[in-house]
Amino acid sequence: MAPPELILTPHEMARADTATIASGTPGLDLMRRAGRAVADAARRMTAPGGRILVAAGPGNNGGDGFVAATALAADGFDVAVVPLGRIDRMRGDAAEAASGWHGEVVPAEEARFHEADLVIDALFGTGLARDLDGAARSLVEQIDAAGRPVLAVDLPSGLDGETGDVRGVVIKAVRTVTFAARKPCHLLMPGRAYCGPVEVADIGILPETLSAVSGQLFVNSPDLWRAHLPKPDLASHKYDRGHTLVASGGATRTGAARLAAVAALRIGSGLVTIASPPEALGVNAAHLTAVMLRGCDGPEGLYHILKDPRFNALVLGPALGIHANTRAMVAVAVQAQRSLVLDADALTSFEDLSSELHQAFRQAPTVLTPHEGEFKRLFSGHPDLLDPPSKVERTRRAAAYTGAVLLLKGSDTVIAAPDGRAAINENGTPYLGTAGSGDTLCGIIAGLMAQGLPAFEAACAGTWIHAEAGAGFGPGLISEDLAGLLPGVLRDLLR
Ligand SMILES: NC(=O)C1=CN([C@@H]2O[C@H](COP(=O)(O)OP(=O)(O)OC[C@H]3O[C@@H](n4cnc5c(N)ncnc54)[C@H](OP(=O)(O)O)[C@@H]3O)[C@@H](O)[C@H]2O)[C@@H](O)CC1
Ligand SMILES: Nc1ncnc2c1ncn2[C@@H]1O[C@H](COP(=O)(O)OP(=O)(O)O)[C@@H](O)[C@H]1O
Ligand SMILES: [K+]
Repeated sequence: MAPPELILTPHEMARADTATIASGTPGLDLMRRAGRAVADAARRMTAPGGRILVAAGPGNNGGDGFVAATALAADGFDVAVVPLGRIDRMRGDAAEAASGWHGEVVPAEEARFHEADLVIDALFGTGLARDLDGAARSLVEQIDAAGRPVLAVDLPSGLDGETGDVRGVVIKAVRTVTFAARKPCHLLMPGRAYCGPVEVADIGILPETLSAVSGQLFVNSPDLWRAHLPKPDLASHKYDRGHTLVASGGATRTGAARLAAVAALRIGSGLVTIASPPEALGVNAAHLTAVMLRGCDGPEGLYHILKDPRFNALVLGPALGIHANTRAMVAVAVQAQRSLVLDADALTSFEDLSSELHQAFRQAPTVLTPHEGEFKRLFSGHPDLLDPPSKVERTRRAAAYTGAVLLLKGSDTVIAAPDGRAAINENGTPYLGTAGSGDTLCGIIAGLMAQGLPAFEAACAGTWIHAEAGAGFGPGLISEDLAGLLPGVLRDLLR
């Protein structure tokens, strides 16, 4: 099994770089490998002899560009370098790389990017320190306006490597070659949308060096959690596979709970029961077959049901209503120390009361699944949780604050555990943005926890499986389809 793919921040990457140099690999060697990897990609993107313009910045990203330019010119391409600033002011390895370039140099104001077959963007990489303005901004705008294919070196210039935010302006690339590991900006929005496919080139930084500097941020893929996936053995029976309880809303708000319940059953929870308010029993009963049904009158009803220890995982929130009763049900669930997924109304009911959630979930595995709007409402009084520009950092802080696994939904869902582990999901599809999709996600995660997955692994696996199901279906997806798509995804995973 492959190890989980690490994502390194620019700061961590710089430490890996320094450690590699300290253990005997000259920085210039790293730069040469980086530049050659860029040249290899450029060669695949350009017809022989094609015109390639390399926009080279003042730092090491520019140095990579000079190495690539030199390699491509030697291969017979028609290459020119467009420097940002004076080449004779470059320093260190970048200056060394630039000194190897004896070809055409074109000042920015004379560069005809629209005539290029390929533009290589080697302006700024992980060292971008502030918003682009002045000559840097003009050059980025000039390249973008030309509309020619751009190959980005490390990352599209103008992206903040850590947050994926745009620092003033950014170049839109059709492909990106990065080095040693992907950076957060390659997966987080909006950055991801500017990168095109991202290729990771091995430039000789050892995996153990990457692990040593890693802040435990991963790409969410099966490599991260496949080993935890349950597989029933010959002797197992349904109670070995857990019993998930899903709380339903009132008579006109029951669909969300059923979406979650059916998903929990499909993902493998041995039994699933809907806890329904008395007035909604009829409508729930009319729609349920394999999912069981119990009357449950608010917090007291929940307390009585949870006296049965076999209910080992619980979903609270979808369509439950935003009020004190919902908060009381959360309190009952926390007290009962069951695996818990809280979404939607169970989160919004704590608007302005989030200090009640401080360390509230330390005792039992809990996953909170807000989208950005719910996250902002939930933590409105906590600038320390809301202000960090990095989605990864915000999610991590909220996880540490609540003691729960935090799953911050979106096209770039981030999952973080209170211990700092975090993952970014990338296999989703915009078609998942459909009513009830989040309810289904809750059911999948609870169903995995019912089968014994730890909260972080359940949240990561649930997110990936939910996204894989949606992406495999594509246009026309509605939430009712998702549960039925789970067996196919599971079959592939368990093969
Ligand atoms: N890590 C590795 O393992 C390896 C990394 N490699 C490569 O190194 C790259 C990182 O290089 P880097 O650190 O020199 O930073 P880089 O992105 O070139 O930018 C710094 C320059 O830009 C300037 N500058 C910054 N912001 C600006 C602004 N808004 N507007 C204008 N100027 C601005 C800044 O100037 P200053 O802030 O000092 O005034 C400085 O001159 C990395 O992305 C990868 O491509 C490979 O060679 C192989 C191994
Ligand atoms: N553009 C997108 N790309 C990938 N996933 C998406 C996108 N938009 C929404 N999703 C996913 O769809 C789900 C929507 O959940 P949510 O907003 O809670 O929906 P609902 O409240 O209708 O159930 C989340 O898992 C989210 O990550
Ligand atoms: K770049």
